[in-house]
Amino acid sequence: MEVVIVSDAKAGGALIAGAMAELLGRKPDALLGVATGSTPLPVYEALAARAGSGAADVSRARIAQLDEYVGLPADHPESYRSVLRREVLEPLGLGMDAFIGPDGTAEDVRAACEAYDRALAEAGGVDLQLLGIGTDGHIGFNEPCSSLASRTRIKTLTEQTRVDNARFFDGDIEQVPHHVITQGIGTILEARHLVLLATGEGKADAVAATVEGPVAAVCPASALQLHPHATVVVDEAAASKLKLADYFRQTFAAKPAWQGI
Ligand SMILES: N[C@@H]1[C@@H](O)[C@H](O)[C@@H](COP(=O)(O)O)O[C@@H]1O
Repeated sequence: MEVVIVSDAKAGGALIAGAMAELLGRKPDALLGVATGSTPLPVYEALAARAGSGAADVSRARIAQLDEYVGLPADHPESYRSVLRREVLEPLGLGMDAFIGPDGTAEDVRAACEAYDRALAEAGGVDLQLLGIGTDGHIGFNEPCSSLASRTRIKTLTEQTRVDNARFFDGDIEQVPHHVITQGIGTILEARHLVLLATGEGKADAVAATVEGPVAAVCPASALQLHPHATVVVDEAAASKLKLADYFRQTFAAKPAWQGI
């Protein structure tokens, strides 16, 4: 696992957008797995800026969703499908034909989950999966004690995650669904490159457990330790509880630029 400590969220966004642009240069129709939440926004802004200036060609990029609320109408402004359309697809000039995601409105949720795992495989698999992290160490919506081998399935949110996400629902936790569909940890681990971005002091404990703790289902993000190409990008605040922070800084500073992340 590579840990890159950046000065702030904007620098993290620029670094990851650069990796996405480089990937799209090599593979124009790369499948980018994207996450919701506040943290990834600087990545999407930086990628859209690169596309706008002609520094990246995103015209054939494909976008895959990580997780979704169960039961919210697809056109609800806070369904993750709507969020991704607003924050990723439209700024990149991509239509819904470039998008795959699970159906959070399906009556048969289990079939919808299986269909999404199949769709990911049929699309050739995710080339680069961008991840955020919950304060409890969740990735996607894989809450603590999720199976590290899990596939896309329904999960129940913890109270903490519903409290954290209430800000997207007028601060009203009652409006935050209890159930979600999320790519499983086993599904996420099939992406060719995992990039986790975490910013702010509130993520420092989760980042320390992810990077320096044991691989343990109680911290789902620690599963990244099992992946051959995982990059954790953190700002100084999110890195503040890493014992090996200086080592990570020195390693990245000495890395040849051509290697990228
Ligand atoms: N399902 C999403 C996760 O994919 C995201 O990583 C997390 C953190 O969000 P934020 O980046 O806003 O802290 O929020 C939600 O739970």
